[in-house]
Amino acid sequence: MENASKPLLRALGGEAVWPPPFWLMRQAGRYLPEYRELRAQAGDFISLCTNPELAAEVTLQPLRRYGMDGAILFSDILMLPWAMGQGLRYAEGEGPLLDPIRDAEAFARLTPENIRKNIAPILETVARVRAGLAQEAPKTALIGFAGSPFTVACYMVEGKGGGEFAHARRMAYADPALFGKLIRLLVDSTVEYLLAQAEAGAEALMLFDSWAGLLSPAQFRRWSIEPTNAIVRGIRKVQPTIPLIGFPRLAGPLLVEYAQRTGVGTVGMDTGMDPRWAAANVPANIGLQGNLDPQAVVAGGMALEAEARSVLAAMRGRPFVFNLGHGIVPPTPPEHVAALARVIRIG
Ligand SMILES: Cc1c2[nH]c(c1CCC(=O)O)Cc1[nH]c(c(CCC(=O)O)c1C)Cc1[nH]c(c(CCC(=O)O)c1C)Cc1[nH]c(c(C)c1CCC(=O)O)C2
Repeated sequence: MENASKPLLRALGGEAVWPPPFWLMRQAGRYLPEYRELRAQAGDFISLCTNPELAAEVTLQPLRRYGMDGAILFSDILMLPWAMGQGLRYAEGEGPLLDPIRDAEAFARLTPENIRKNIAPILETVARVRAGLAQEAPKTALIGFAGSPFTVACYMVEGKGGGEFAHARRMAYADPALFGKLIRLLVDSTVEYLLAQAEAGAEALMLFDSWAGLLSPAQFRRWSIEPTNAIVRGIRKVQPTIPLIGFPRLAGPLLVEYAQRTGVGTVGMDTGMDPRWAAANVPANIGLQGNLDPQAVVAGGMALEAEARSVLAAMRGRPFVFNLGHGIVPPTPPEHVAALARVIRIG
């Protein structure tokens, strides 16, 4: 089986592969000169995400330098709201800006019936990357992804990032009926979107819940754990074995409950999570992924090496995928990523 020769799929399947497989969140992006070049060619970010030829090329760029075990589809979690008709643009230096959804009228203007048509180019990117990997990097597995409903809803309600998503979190308390409708729409459309990615060639699927840690414990159970579990059940009906990774960023000790109750096979640890604590408290049948500080990669040198080694030491003996605790940041020198790859490969 192909599985047997891809270290990332073995680790996500529960095997303590050593040295561990690795990939890095935001591994394709602005820290790479070759990305900046194609990004300029494409014009804006959405045009890049919907251009299968360029998006596939950008997905493969970091692998050529560093030989990661995972390739993550080049797209964005906000392409799903975009595909259901919400106005979206990426302003230079400001991040994403959306037409906020704060009432039933704005919610009713969404057009989920158009998702299939609008995500077609993204699915074509998946197919192209998979074919590209077979040619260039036969041991690298392709990861598809989506945002988790709560995190995507944060952007949909707020209309932008950069703050604490006060409107979204308030709506979850003040109008749980409307917020719940939005979450249910996101659960259903995310199942459809992720299954389509799997069908197009994604070999593992990841859910990014980047803002889950803003929630109170009760709200975390209701708006992060429950919707994630509903997505896992929806996917499992069609894809009973595809590896699933969940990343409830800033969840703290609730990471354990998330690991026990969502049904994902692997959980991502953010930078602040103590990997030794996670190893002791997350059930042994759940894999772990993470969690080197992205700023250590910017710094490089001995500090980078020491931090990477301490993550490795804490994870030895467990099913583990080396990654960062959050995405690579643009000021990262590309040669520091190469140095990190060498440290990981020693194990
Ligand atoms: C919250 C979130 C978003 N997008 C994503 C998340 C979850 C992970 C996280 O917490 O970082 C996920 C994401 N975004 C992107 C990917 C591609 C794959 C990869 O990891 O390499 C993935 C998996 C590309 C991107 N997404 C974005 C870029 C930069 C766009 C550019 O080239 O100008 C890239 C490469 C834009 C984006 N997209 C988003 C923001 C807040 C921003 C602006 C901040 C920034 O510019 O870094 C929303």
